[in-house]
Amino acid sequence: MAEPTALTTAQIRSVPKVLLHDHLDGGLRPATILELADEVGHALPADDAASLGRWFTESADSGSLPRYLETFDHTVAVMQRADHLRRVARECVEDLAADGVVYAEVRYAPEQHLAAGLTLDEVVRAVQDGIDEGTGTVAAGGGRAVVVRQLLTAMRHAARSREIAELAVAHRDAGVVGFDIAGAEAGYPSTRHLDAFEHMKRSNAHFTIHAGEAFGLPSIWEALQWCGADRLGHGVRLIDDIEVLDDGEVRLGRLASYVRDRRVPLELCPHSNVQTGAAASIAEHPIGLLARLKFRVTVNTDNRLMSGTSMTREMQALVEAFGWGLEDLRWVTVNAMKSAFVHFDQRLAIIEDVVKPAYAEALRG
Ligand SMILES: O=c1[nH]cnc2c1ncn2[C@H]1C[C@H](O)[C@@H](CO)O1
Ligand SMILES: [Zn+2]
Repeated sequence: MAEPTALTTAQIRSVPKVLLHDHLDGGLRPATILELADEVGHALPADDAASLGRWFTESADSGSLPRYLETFDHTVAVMQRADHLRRVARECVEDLAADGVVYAEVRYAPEQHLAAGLTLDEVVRAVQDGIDEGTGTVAAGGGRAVVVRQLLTAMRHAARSREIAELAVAHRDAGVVGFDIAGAEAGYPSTRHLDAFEHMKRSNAHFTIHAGEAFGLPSIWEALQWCGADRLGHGVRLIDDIEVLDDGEVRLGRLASYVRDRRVPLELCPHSNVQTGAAASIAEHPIGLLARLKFRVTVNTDNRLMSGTSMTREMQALVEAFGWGLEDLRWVTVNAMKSAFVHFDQRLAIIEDVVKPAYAEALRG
């Protein structure tokens, strides 16, 4: 697809990026975790920011999704008070803007933030207050504006998905643009949550489903054909339905064909997939082939803390592994913006007024 380039980290950071799959509880600053844990009396596995950051990336590097997910105990523990949720959300917006992100959908599971007595509505409002504050700080700093929206996640193993879907719809005019399910995939099929998805559809609302990460094609098939997901969280195992023959000919199975024909957006998260064992390495990550085959590929961080990553780092890795250039980065960015859950006119405005002019300028050098 692309001729080899030598894009620098600074160049990649400076171009506009769009992020559809980023967990709020997977992106805290280690220094903030230390401060908040001290306030609430939560014991942490390390006592300085650098060691704590290392602990998260090393523990998440387990090759297993369930073990990867255990690390969230320490972030969720410090996100139980309204002021703490507000701070984490504000810092998230600031960090994304500093990474050159112009539009992001940030997700978390409200049901995991009720331990100190907040209601589900209070959780969503506290996060929104933080997003508004962060957006304001970024605007005041004079940099490029960032638009951040919430996705509300329900945990697959729990039984609150219908309630969370209703919560997402109730807050649709107050910063929430969609719904998701996450958590351990094997053993917890998406079809357990059909009533939640039906509620979203009946409300003309959008949702994505984590599928095809720790479990393969049946999970992707269910997410699309039983649940009606608008996008796939990861979807990386779609590669199991694609055959590359010795002469280079590529054959798509029926599910892979459907996904490509219908332009189903794939929220791919390269470093996270390597950590959970869904891909062996970045160089062997299916994103290279999926992009070549023109699937609706998007690039995402998943959990910036657990993967020690950023949009710039994810893109840099793809530039190095697959020789991607600015045209490829623009392509995944436009793909992501087209697949966003905000209204069409807002998507178009960001593509036309922000993404395209900045890439045109970067391409002129
Ligand atoms: O990559 C993931 N797969 C499945 N679940 C995930 C992933 N990353 C984070 N989560 C879970 C852990 C969080 O506590 C929850 C809500 O953000 O979503
Ligand atoms: Zn995720």
